[in-house]
Amino acid sequence: MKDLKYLNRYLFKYKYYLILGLLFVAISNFFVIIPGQLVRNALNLVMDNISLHRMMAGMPDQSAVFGGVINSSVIIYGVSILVMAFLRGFFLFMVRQTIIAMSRHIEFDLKNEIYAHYQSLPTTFYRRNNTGDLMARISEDVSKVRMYLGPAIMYGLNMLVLFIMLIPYMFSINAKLTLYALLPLPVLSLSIYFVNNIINRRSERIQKSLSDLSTFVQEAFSGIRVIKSFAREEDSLNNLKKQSTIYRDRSLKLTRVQALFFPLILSLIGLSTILTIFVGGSEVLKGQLTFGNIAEFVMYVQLLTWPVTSLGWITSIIQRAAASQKRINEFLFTKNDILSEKQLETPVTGQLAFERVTFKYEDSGIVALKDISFNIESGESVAIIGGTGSGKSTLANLICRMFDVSEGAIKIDGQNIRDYKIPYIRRQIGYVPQDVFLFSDSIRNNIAFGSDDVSETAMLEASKQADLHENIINFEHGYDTVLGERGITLSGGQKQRVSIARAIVRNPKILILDDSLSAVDTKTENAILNALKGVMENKTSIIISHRISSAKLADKILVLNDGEIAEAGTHDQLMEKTGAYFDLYNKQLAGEETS
Ligand SMILES: Nc1ncnc2c1ncn2[C@@H]1O[C@H](COP(=O)(O)OP(=O)(O)OP(=O)(O)O)[C@@H](O)[C@H]1O
Repeated sequence: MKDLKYLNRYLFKYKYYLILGLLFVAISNFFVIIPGQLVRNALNLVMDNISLHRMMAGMPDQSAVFGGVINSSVIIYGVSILVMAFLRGFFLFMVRQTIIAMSRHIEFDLKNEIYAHYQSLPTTFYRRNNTGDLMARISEDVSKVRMYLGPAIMYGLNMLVLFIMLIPYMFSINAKLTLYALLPLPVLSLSIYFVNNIINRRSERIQKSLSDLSTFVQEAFSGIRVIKSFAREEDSLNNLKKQSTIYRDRSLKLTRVQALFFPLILSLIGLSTILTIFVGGSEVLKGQLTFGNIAEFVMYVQLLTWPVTSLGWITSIIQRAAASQKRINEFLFTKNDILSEKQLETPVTGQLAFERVTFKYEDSGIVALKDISFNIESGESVAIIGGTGSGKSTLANLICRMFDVSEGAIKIDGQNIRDYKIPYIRRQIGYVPQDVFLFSDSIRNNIAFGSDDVSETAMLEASKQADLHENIINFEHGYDTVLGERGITLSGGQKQRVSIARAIVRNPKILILDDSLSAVDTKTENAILNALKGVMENKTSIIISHRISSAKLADKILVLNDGEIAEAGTHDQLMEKTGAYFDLYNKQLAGEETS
């Protein structure tokens, strides 16, 4: 339960909604208690008049006198009850407008808070937790918490206020009758709690099989071409039947418990009513109560039934909300360990230095970079060549501060990158990652993504520099072409070039191309690199690649091998050395000639 304390700050923020809600709850309950008294009075009046009427039997004015009195009084009582019902309805509306509205505001704030926190967390967090889990906490868990903030608080307050207003009053009329009338209610509450817990458990299992079922169907449709080409339709149908059978059986089990729900409530309410009439009747005979009191009590028992029923329901909502908030808190309390103490925002030229940098992935224990040192002057271009797993992408990620070095330091313009404000330093870098990610949006917006204000000219210029423009103007909708699920799919090479254009449009001081031309042939690669030459002129550029062809144009080449710098120098120097670079060059050249 202590996990829910986290939400108190929000309850405090929206305290006026809560206070007003409480006031409306009290007023609405007032209008529901008073009609009970009106019914008692009306009934007592009628009963008294009937007795008098009988006593006056045989007198001439008997009917005229009593008929008129009873009619007009009953009409007044009837109209008053109707007006109160209307007022109660209005205040119930106001209760929802305050408390349920408050829960929606908090839900909105909480979702934003979680999303903002997610975004602040380092990439290691995303590796440790799967996307489904992240999504579940921001959607399902927040919804369960909202059930506590809205309906549970609303019904809880209602129950509390009604109890405070009604039960002492009932006792003041007749303690014995009150005790008997209330006797079955705790049983009702407990039974609802248990039945509700069973319902929740079963509903969750149904949810799980429903999500299995939809994942299965979704996958089958995505892989429909494979299913058809392997003629596995029947097998796929059988699998669906298996999943559907589980879903059906679970649903039937739930229906069985749900069917128990209302008979249980109705029989316990019935029991309360019978007890009230029975005990109330004997009290009337003793002269302790009037008939009106019995009617009044029957009404009060009915009034108390729903709040008492809701007690069991509220308890299980609160338990589920606490479990959800615990899961949310786990993520909210996850600290970001990539921070900047000095928060520097001093202008940089892009001069970059690695000083004895070692990096170990804590999860796997793999030491991806070992004691690496090199220096890149601003405006210089450096190619980093190396086989798979040699640590190239790790190096790029360290420059972007996706991780922090384990030992040594990375400096930009002589200042440790840890000292710069993180968003500031990332804005100085144009990073083209190895796995291109494009959003389901227009090509224009995908290119302009990394920058706040991108003019059309700048966007077009970047697209031309990435050798993309010619491709795009041939599309029917040009730069407005939408990509992604409901849009078109670009080829691997086109995607990489959109990603390059996105990085250069922000005119960064440091440009990092992480194997960004692997999906284009060597000819296109050369064309793009030549086009990029102008862009790279006044920028520090790092071109990471498997291919020598990408490296030739660079001012300097670093050959990485198993996390260490095996060789460093210009193309000519490295060729003269006849070492690893020379071997790689000859191997790739031979490969190109044979292909
Ligand atoms: N997030 C990670 N967690 C643990 N180990 C990792 C992680 N990312 C990379 N590694 C390991 O670090 C080493 C260097 O990986 P890196 O991705 O930097 O190589 P690379 O040179 O870019 O390879 P490639 O050219 O195939 O992309 C590899 O052994 C890899 O398995």
